[in-house]
Amino acid sequence: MMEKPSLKTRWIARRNAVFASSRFQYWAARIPFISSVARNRATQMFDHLVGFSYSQVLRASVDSGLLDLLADGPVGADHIADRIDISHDAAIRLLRAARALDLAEEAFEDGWMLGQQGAVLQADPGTQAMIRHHHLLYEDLADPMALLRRDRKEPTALSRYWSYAGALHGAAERGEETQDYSELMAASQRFVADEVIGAFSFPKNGRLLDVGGGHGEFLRRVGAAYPEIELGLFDLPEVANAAREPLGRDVGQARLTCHPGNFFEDQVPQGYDIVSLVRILHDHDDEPAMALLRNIRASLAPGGRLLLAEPMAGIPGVEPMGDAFFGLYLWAMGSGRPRTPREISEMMQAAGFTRTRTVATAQPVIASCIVAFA
Ligand SMILES: C[S@@+](CC[C@H](N)C(=O)[O-])C[C@H]1O[C@@H](n2cnc3c(N)ncnc32)[C@H](O)[C@@H]1O
Repeated sequence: MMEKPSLKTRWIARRNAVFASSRFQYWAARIPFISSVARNRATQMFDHLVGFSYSQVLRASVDSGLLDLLADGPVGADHIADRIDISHDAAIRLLRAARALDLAEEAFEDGWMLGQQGAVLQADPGTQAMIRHHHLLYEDLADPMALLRRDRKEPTALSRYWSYAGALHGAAERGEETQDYSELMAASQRFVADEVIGAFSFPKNGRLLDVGGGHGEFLRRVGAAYPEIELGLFDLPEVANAAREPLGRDVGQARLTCHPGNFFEDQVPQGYDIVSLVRILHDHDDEPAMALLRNIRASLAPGGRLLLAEPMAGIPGVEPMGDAFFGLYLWAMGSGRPRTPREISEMMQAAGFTRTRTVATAQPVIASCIVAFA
């Protein structure tokens, strides 16, 4: 055992011994005030314990079209059973499970409608796309220790998906999943863009280059919020070329430049005031991530800025999203890791940026932001 005793380690060991005692648990559940803390902790542990089952209720609700049926509600269980092709009893079981997660609500006896969470999810194709996509991670996590022991040396369901999508390194074996994957990213981009636009003021007449910008959903939204800003999109040739026409139609061809290229091989285009990097850095291990940051730094003149937005690790209140979700997701994907704002800032400074600033977002579970100054 590692020997570094301190007041803190002694306190943690003592606390853990108390928490593990069944006598303590018995009394904690019965003493006023402490009992509510104990109940919350027990519920939290239970949610961790069975979270995989909750996820599958979400998946069944999305896959079956249940949410769309409830949106037209109130509807009866027989109607639902008929439409989603399961028995009456199975429909009741699913509806009650969905009700427990606030996806469904029984407004009157056998009159089913969307619950509050259900209304949000039904209106959100991005989260629905993520729910469908997660069957790959679910497959990879069936034996988590086997996944960890393989040490990213063998393909996984997620790594195959991402390399066929060509989304990580511009893999040659790009397949038809590229389109599927681009739609997945675009569908979830709306929320990320809203977070960034709500938190950061772009220069009204500036020039913005989105590196790894996919089909341009982020630029579409920034372009709508800032009608004067000039827009550049840098992505792999298949992606940037496919984006040119539809994106130009939406934002105006005259203010758009598409730059096809590979950010590990080609120079990031110069002449922009701001470069954005949205949901890119966490996909890459430290060495390529540093190479990308250096490439961006080299493209910026003094006064230029890099705006980085992605879900990060160690954000107070949403720690599980960073390390328990993205940590395992990116492990299974075979590339990248979630980083804390401090780690990202240190990498930015090592890449030659003079200083960095974190920008608070309203929903860090969706994205956090850091600005680096050239
Ligand atoms: C995770 S997606 C993020 C897309 C977009 N920024 C978003 O948040 O929706 C990664 C993007 O980086 C692009 N990309 C991956 N490797 C690249 C490379 N080597 N050079 C240029 N673009 C690359 C992919 O084509 C894809 O559009």
